[in-house]
Amino acid sequence: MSYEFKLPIIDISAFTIDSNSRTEKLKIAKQIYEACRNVGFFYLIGHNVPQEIIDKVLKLGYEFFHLPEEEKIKYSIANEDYARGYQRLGENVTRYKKDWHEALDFYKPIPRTHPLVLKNLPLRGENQWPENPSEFRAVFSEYIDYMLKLGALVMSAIALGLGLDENYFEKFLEESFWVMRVIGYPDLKNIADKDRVGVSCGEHTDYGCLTFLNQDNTKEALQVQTKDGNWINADPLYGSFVVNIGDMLNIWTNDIYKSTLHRVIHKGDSYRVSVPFFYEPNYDAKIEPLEACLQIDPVKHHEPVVYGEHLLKKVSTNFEIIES
Ligand SMILES: N=C(N)NCCCC[C@H](N)C(=O)O
Ligand SMILES: O=C(O)CCC(=O)C(=O)O
Ligand SMILES: [Fe+2]
Repeated sequence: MSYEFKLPIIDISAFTIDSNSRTEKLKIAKQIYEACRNVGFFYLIGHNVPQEIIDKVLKLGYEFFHLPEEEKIKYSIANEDYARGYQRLGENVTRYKKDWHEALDFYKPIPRTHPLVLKNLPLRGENQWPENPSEFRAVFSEYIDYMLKLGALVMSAIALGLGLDENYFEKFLEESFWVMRVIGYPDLKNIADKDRVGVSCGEHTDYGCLTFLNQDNTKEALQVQTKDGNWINADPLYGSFVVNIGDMLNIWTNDIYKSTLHRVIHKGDSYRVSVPFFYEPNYDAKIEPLEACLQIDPVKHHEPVVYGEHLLKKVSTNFEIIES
């Protein structure tokens, strides 16, 4: 092939240093705007999350997945809310096909006493933290704090890029109903139950605002669909996060930004680990096309949605029973 498409690399450091000028910030915001319009995916560098902790979470994920099965299923999603916890290989489903991965999922904790609208809704609950490896909880908790700050920062750049005030999205995000998945992918060579398995993770768009993917050094696993319908690899670039936008930014921008289809097909020999962090709106945030975007195209392409309702609809199909 004569032409190889590469995802853009964006350096966000102008936003992490207070003294930086507005001109500098606007330049970065414009790059993000272009990336979100064109492909909806980019590499983020200059993000200030220490490399040591980025590496550590992947290592801890790897160690957890290599524990004996009986240790892992202690944290089964069935113990809690069918969302938080451990899912065996093939337990997660995309478009009626089993995904060939295992995972530990975490959400913003919503204790049963939380006054929020989540009353009686399925996604309330506490996270199930593994006791082994022993540092798991401490390291990941610190990681989550970093990612929440980074999410807010990138959303302020997104706001600027859309011609809005830097703080515009804050009110939708202050109680971010974040999700973090720690995912383990064996290779696809020894699949049991072949008929009902799709790929490592079937094609989908993400559900919320921004996804920050921390992936190990496995190449040719994550693939992204470009506008012309081709699939390109989003291979790891050490020191960066692969960032993509989700359905809520698609709605806010009235389709100026697309939530891009992506999938994982891991054919290599290694055991791949990735940790996507989903920076999402508040559970009860109402999302609708922005005035600023309706000035460009006055035709509304989306009805308002409550983020949590959208999420629930999606999550409930992720564990759909497959007819035998
Ligand atoms: N929170 C997010 N975006 N999770 C993405 C999971 C994608 C796979 C899932 N089985 C699906 O069907 O979407
Ligand atoms: O593992 C990956 O590279 C991506 C996973 C993903 O797309 C997701 O969990 O939403
Ligand atoms: Fe995804």
